[in-house]
Amino acid sequence: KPRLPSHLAHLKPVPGPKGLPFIGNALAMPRVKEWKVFKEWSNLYGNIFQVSVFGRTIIVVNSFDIAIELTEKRGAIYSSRPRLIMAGKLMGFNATYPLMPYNDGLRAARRLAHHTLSPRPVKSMLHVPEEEGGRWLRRLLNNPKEWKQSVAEVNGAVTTKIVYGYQAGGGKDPMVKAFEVALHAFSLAIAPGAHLVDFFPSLQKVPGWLFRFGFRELADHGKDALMYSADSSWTFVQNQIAAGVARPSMALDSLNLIQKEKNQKASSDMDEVAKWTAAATAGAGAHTPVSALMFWVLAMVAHPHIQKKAQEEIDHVVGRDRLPNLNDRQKLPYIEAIIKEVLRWHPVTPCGVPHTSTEDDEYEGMFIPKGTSVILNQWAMLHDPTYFSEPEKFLPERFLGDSPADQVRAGNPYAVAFGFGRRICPGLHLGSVMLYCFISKALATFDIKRPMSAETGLECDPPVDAAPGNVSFPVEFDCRFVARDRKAIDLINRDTEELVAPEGMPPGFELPPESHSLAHHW
Ligand code: HEM
Repeated sequence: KPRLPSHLAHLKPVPGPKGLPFIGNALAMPRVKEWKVFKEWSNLYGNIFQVSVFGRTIIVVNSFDIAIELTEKRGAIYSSRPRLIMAGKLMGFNATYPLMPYNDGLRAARRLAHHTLSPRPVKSMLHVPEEEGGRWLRRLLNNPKEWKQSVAEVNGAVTTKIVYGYQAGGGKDPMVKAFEVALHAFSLAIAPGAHLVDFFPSLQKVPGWLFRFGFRELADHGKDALMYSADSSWTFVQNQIAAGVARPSMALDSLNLIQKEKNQKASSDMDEVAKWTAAATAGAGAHTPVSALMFWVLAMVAHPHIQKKAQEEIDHVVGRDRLPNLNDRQKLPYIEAIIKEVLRWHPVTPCGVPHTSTEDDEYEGMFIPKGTSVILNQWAMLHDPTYFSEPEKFLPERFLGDSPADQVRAGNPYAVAFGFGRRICPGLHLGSVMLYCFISKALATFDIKRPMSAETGLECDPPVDAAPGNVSFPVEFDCRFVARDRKAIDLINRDTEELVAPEGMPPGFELPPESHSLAHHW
């Protein structure tokens, strides 16, 4: 029980489940579908409740209004991050801004990111998702069985081009792969409750041989993978600049901005900030839209009539003689409604990315101590029946008609799914454009069909469910991307960029092996 400072002594603690001495609610904490369990707990304790795990206070927020009150209106207090030992300190992800506390380092990094990714400057980069979206169609046509791999690759191709000016190729592109490996290690490191060292930092000092299934092997691997992705991509840009062939990119924008401001402010460390800002942006941007796209594919397979309606809209507005592009976006409300519904139906980060408070605070007579982690349950907010009737159903129509759900801010998935306040996703605009480009182009040219059962040889339903993970993906499912007709095939072959060989990484860097074998806990 936290000891209250005298001027806050009148406050009540935030309600929540009773815990055991020392471990608190550790045993009761859900390991799968936390978002659903937390929503159920909110029926008992309210839309803001508190749990404690090994002495650490965690607040779970299940309503949009409270999320805005804390993270936006009180943004000066609720914009930090929890300190992570395993992913942050031992693997080195503390150098990346998504994990940074609310400090000057974070502000410097976000400033560089906004310099390229804000709605206005990013406009000059939006040909990239258009072109890579076209190349993706070619990949789907040539190799439909590898549709899953190609979704990850097209996202990696867009972000590495925008961040580093790097041209990825299909197949196992080395730069795209580098970020994939680093992110995989990161996701293993942050799995809830996976590493005791996050709760007992003194375990860092225990010799490795005492822990047979120690965390050090994974930590070392994660560090190697992170350093490899950040260093090799940064060296790529440096080499391109030195050779006078660097393409426009966020890395180049950042270096130019730093150069311009060097005379005004002493900023000798700024090149290092630019390197890590680039790596964090490429990593975060390559991963999150993949989740949304996988849920979109699942929604299309599970709801063929919605898919058909979307194709009819595209055929009617764009016709069959060209691919949809960004100029058509305003005229395709059903596609837009599908994107919103994908972000709502199963948000990319159902439990958000935790914020941390940096001062003691009071909320409606309750005490929230400094250092509290705040879980923003986006899934609960986006399944709030006040704004979304039949929230479990995939219904793009809820965003159309005379009183669309998003006529109020709490009913707009864009106001929730990209996070909150001063930590809101800096890639929001680009991410939304990526989803539009890929979704509209794929629907214009492909039918996404149910998989064939190996046993019966007949079409079967995919499982509609989510796997565990902070960035959420559907459970394993399959489908078939089948070109709609000859016209679609001709259109792809005529109107999309040719596939290219990967540009390749600078010599002298060796990609660490993948980390699947290291997924043990503790
Ligand atoms: C469908 C697409 C995307 C979704 C749903 C999404 C969602 C999110 C969310 C929920 C957060 C946490 C915000 C918070 O703490 O409240 C976040 C942070 C972040 N996102 Fe995205 N994102 C997407 C695309 C992108 C893209 C394309 C990029 C980069 C090009 C990107 C880069 C980042 C970074 C760097 C952060 C950390 C910001 C910080 O901690 O200050 N994201 N995103």
